[in-house]
Amino acid sequence: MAASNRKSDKEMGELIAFPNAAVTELDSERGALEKATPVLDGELLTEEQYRQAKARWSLPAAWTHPQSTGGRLAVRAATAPLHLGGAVARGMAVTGRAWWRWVRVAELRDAAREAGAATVVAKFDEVRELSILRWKVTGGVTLGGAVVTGGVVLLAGGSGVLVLGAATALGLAVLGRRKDGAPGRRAALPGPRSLAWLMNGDHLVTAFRDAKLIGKDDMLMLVKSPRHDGKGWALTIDLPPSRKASEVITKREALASALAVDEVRLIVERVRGDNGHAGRLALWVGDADPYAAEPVPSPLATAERWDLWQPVPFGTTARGVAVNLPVVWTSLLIGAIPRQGKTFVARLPLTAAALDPHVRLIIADGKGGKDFRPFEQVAHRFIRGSREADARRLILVLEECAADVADRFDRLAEMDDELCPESKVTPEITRDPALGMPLTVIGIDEVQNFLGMDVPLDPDNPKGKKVGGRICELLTYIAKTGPAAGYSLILATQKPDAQVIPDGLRGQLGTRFALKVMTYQASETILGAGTYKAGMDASKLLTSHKGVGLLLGADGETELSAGDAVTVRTHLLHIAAIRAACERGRALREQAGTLSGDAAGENHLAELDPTVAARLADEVTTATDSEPVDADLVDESAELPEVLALLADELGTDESGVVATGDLAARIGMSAKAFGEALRAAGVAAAVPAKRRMPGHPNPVAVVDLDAVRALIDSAARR
Ligand SMILES: Nc1ncnc2c1ncn2[C@@H]1O[C@H](COP(=O)(O)OP(=O)(O)OP(=O)(O)O)[C@@H](O)[C@H]1O
Repeated sequence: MAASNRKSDKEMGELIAFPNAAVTELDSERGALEKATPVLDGELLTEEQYRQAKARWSLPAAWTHPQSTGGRLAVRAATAPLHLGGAVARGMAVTGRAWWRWVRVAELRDAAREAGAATVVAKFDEVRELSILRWKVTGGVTLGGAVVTGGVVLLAGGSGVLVLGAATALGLAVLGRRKDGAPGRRAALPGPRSLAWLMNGDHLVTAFRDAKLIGKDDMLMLVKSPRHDGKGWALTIDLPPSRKASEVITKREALASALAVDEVRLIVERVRGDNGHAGRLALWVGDADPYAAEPVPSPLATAERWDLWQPVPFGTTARGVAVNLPVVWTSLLIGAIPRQGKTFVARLPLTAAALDPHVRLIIADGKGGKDFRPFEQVAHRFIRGSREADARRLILVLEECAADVADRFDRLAEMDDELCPESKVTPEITRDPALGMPLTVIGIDEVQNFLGMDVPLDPDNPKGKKVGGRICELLTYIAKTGPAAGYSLILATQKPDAQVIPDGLRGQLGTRFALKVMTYQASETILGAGTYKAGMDASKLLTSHKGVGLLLGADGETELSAGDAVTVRTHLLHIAAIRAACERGRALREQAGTLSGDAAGENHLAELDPTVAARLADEVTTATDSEPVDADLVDESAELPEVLALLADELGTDESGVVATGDLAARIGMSAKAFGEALRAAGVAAAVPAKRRMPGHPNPVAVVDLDAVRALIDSAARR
């Protein structure tokens, strides 16, 4: 590093303009960059040895080192014949595709389509005429080629044809030579792809430019030089003054593509606080998929007890940084497609709650299996299953809770300022059994089974309020008003859509955790409107990433960031460890005298006192009608569903008819099942018949009608 570039070693590090990072840099302990002296490698020779060595013929070092450009070229030249067949075949495919686009005047069609439906119609005649002309040119060239070949045969015989064939094959092989990355894609960053190499300044600038994150003449400023950090490479950069770090975060996928790494391995974060600014980014690229590693066991498995006022150990980031989940002052929504770890995740904070003897636990397991049974030993109220009787009992339990919330506020208002300075519960208040205001956690798994219950609340009034509707309004009231009174909700669902969880309820659940979902709309339904545009998309998680999800604090009540979700690999906590933790929790409650309700054998739920019921009726309705914290709705018509957007990029203009669902799914990196579901959700009409015999498949397989897909893409483009 040139000494003139050095600015200050007091701050995070010096700023170095890329590209000029040829000299070795070292991070000192304080983070400053210092010049290292060049390291020379050599051996002492006598005069005679030197003369002999010079006289000996040898290849230049650049050609003999296996990593060198020359070395690679030599190896490639030696193995070229082995690759020729494949290259010629690819060349034919590339040429054929290019010709087909040309003869169909694809460039004009595409431009017209981009300009809108009116232009497509206006340009129709022009496209048609040009296409006819190009077919004629094709015919002429084919005829000319045949005449030339005939001439060569007549004049030079078989050897002439051989030369002609070899020249053509060579031309095709050049066209079809495999580029780095996917076949046919321009290699943005030629050369070997070691991560250390990728993080080199020059290549990073190229990648940022290719991903259109900086202008073609812009440079990046290095704040912290690349270093191996945990299981990946990390560095900190400053963008040019005109660029924002948040823009790069939203386009992380484009950057991952330019760097040719899977986006799950690339972490892009803003550097905030005194050491950061709106244009400063910390990049980290994992050596391997960080979420595929063995899950970390939860520390709750061995914790003797827990204080729920402390955030609960929840998981780790890709870089191994611990992530804790706050439970007090907020409520949590967990959403995912089935079998991604929803139940496991929901049980983490509930186990912490079980380990705190001053916490009242209320559990409703809408699935009704054994997943939550360990909590029966400690839960004040425990409901297993989602039959009508279970849902009606849940209503009584929630009414009891809602009445308690209202009563707590009355009592908090009467307390002296020292005990209750802010009209909110404090740790002291919640731990005093005499006050009867323990932290209360209501955990409901498969909440959609309760919320969707379409049975009249009053059997004598079939057109009146439904059981699901009543549960929804009670939950909304508790989520909205309960946190200050010490109530938290933890709701998990595998159907996070607006019909099941209305915006009014979802908006009150300030902490959101989205495991793998199928579409970006589903991701937004959990994380909140606008999160997809801000670069948070749980549909990008892989189904193999069980227990991995995006955690967002949307209510600003906790330390979790509301601006950018953190991807968390949650801790693993098996049912046996949960059972043991609940046994410890029960013993602690018995000691503290806080075992209550169902766990203490007091199952009776009294009907609400009529005066309390009347007051609650008013308050619940007001809370349900008021604006949610996060009131934005997802405008589903605004953007092309993700699966169609992927197909729009993937499908060639010449592709039509039906293709095997599995084959098409593989091309866009989805499983056939998930792809089928996403197509249905996007409204793509099923092919008739739905299964057919297709080339390359011995038995009939599910098929997709590409024309139906294209019709939807085109109609969305016209909107
Ligand atoms: N943190 C984790 N790390 C690794 N694997 C996990 C983790 N959490 C859950 N899993 C695995 O994922 C599987 C599914 O978990 P879980 O039963 O919680 O899913 P679910 O989404 O609740 O499913 P369903 O919708 O069927 O109820 C479990 O068998 C478990 O092995």
